[in-house]
Amino acid sequence: MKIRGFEVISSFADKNINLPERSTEHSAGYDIEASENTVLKPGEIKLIPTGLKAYMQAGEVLYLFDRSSNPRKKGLVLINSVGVIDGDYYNNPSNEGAIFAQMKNISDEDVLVEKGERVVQGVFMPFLVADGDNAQGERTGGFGSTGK
Ligand SMILES: O=c1ccn([C@H]2C[C@H](O)[C@@H](COP(=O)(O)OP(=O)(O)OP(=O)(O)O)O2)c(=O)[nH]1
Ligand SMILES: [Mg+2]
Repeated sequence: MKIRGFEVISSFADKNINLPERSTEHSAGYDIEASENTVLKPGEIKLIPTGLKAYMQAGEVLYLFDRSSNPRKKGLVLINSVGVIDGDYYNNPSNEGAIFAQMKNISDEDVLVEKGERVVQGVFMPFLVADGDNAQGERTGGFGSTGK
């Protein structure tokens, strides 16, 4: 039975994508790798593909957090602070639920992110809804897809 987890996006099926793992017994975060080489110029913001999608239960969310080593070791930050991966993003009709890490190069040199390099960590969590909430509708994509 599937409860929550990661799968490889179909367009990356033959690209040797590693499913995320926690690096120690009590780590909260699943380390997520870049799925292709990406170069960021100084100051540049890019969506780094992971080749992954994530499924989860209703009432759950996957948060993408930066790795604490990124700013000083790589000159990179997760520029949207925390990525919110909604449960209904999975298998959405526009991009299958492809997860991206939105990174900014804060150094004054080009930064190469290599395929297989761990860029962010994903933490599954439950979330709460407010009284009177009757949200409906289905997600069709990400990155501004709701038009709001
Ligand atoms: O770092 C991120 C943040 C978001 N997403 C995907 C998954 C998420 O479910 C979707 C929408 O994210 P969010 O709601 O944060 O963005 P938005 O600008 O509000 O876009 P939308 O109108 O599509 O909700 O984009 C990522 O892949 N990486
Ligand atoms: Mg949104």
